[in-house]
Amino acid sequence: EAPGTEQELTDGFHLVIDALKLNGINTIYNVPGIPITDLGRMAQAAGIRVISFRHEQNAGYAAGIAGYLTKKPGVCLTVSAPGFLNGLTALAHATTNCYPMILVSGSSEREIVDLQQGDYEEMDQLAIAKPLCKAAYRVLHAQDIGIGFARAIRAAVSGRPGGVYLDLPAKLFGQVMNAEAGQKSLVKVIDAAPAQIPSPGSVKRALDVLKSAKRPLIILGKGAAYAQADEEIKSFVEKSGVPFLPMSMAKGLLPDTHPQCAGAARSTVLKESDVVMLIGARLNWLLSHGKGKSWGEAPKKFIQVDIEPREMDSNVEIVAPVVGDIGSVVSAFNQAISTGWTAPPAEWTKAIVSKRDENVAKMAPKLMNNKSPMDYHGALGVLKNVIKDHPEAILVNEGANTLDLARGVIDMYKPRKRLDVGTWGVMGIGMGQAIAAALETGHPVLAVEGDSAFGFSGMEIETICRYNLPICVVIFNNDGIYRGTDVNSVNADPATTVFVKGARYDKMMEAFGGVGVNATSPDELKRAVNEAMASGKPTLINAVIDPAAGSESGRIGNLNPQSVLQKK
Ligand SMILES: Cc1ncc(Cn2c(C)c(CCOP(=O)(O)OP(=O)(O)O)sc2=O)c(N)n1
Ligand SMILES: Nc1ncnc2c1ncn2[C@@H]1O[C@H](COP(=O)(O)OP(=O)(O)O)[C@@H](O)[C@H]1O
Ligand SMILES: [Mg+2]
Repeated sequence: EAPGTEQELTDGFHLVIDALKLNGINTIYNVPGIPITDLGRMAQAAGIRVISFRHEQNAGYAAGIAGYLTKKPGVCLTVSAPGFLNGLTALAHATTNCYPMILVSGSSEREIVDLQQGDYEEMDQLAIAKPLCKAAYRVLHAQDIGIGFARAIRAAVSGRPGGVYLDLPAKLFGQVMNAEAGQKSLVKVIDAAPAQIPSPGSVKRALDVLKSAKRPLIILGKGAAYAQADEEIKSFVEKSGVPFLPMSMAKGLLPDTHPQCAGAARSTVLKESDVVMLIGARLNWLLSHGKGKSWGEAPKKFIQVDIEPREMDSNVEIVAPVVGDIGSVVSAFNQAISTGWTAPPAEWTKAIVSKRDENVAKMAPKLMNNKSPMDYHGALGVLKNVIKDHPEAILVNEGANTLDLARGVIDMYKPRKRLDVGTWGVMGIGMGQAIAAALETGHPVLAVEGDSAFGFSGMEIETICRYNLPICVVIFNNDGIYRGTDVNSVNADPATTVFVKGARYDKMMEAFGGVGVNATSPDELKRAVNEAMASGKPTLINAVIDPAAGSESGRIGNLNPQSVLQKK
């Protein structure tokens, strides 16, 4: 430097903010605290939206679903140790569900952690995070912040998306360096999620197997929804003429009312199909691992389209693996079937349509019953129409009966509009996902929550009111987990699965300035939800459901362990 001229400096705080902005990341989901409170303030001052939650798990679920909706990594920022651990559940969940997310946590200095000298909130966070996420990095020097964020971004969105942990020891933020050198150290990631083109041979092999089928089925998974190749997927399904079954978060890629949709004939098509093409769906527990009674006795051939080669043969033999990104694969499929394709036999497609219509007709009267207190179907009949009238609205859904019954009753019409518990079946995603969905899309959100499920993230209704988000929470209040009728005959304690009888969750919302409504009939529910959709005001509707209406564990009661010994 020429003598007397002050060199311009930058520091870790500013380099982190510059790295995020350089890579188009404009929202941070966080809970403030040492050592990242000032980072949040400075990021907000630099034009990044910094959303502060009441618990890091909800900030993490928000970041994960933000990644799923935008294909850019959602960023969750937490304090050390306990804050990091609270965010870790969401990071593991994002990794399991293939959502691109980065958990950025402050941490203690290496020299103290490695000697276990008992620092404030001391924990070896990097070591703990590694087994639970797709990749994990630590940055010790300010000049490495650019590379650190570039690696985290690329790891989160390339290949099979997932969760990445980025560990920032407190002293990093205060490190200063020459400003020009600092800017040069930043990296704008080029082509973070490169197209993965399938081999022409794998495309041909897959279509030959599909063409040979007498009773073909396409199963669309949330990987297909994530790919944002909506037009390509719709034209492939329609040109092929093959019936399709959407997994819960793939609903709406084609409307559930589409003539080829086999959703309402799920058990028939799983049993009777002879060739199954999986597109961005795993043959895991949600599809009974591709074997057993739900798949029938007849031999089946599986085709699988997935960006992750190791997913093939995970549960059953895949006779036609197609490794690639769904956008590239499906456009290759579309080119190949543009000539010389024969639609599947009419007897198969007709059989599905009649089975579907039969099941829809059976369900219809249940959705009309106006009894009070409501049962699940009476309440869901109202919400089915709300989504039909507001196809832009995003539906968040969790619970047991509240989840399982809503999945089958509420039709979706557009892609990425149903955000639920995902692969694990985790409770607690509700408010975090609702907040991110509202912020990232600007669309209204309808969160349909079991009363137990709501309890995991319920404190965030204050966050919803604070940011004045267009979120309408409908709590299916049946006084408990699965039901509200269990009795403890041994002592004065309530049964383990019941809650306060007649709780009024709507009063909680009023405490924060939101709109609270107690709905005891479908008509009252309909009026309240439509008002919320029209007003866009934060609203919580306590929908009173008959405590006897539910069944244990909803649709997955069979997963409960049994013993030959009688329950004492
Ligand atoms: C984190 C976590 N804890 C506990 C569970 C177990 N669980 C729990 C506690 C559920 C709540 C069901 O009660 P609900 O009130 O949300 O819904 P319904 O009463 O309508 O069935 S569903 C379910 O699988 C879980 N899946 N995830
Ligand atoms: N862009 C993409 N292209 C191809 N496969 C993808 C893409 N994104 C995610 N995937 C894959 O999609 C699959 C999603 O499966 P899963 O989460 O089981 O869906 P669902 O629960 O809806 O059946 C994962 O195996 C993942 O590797
Ligand atoms: Mg309940």
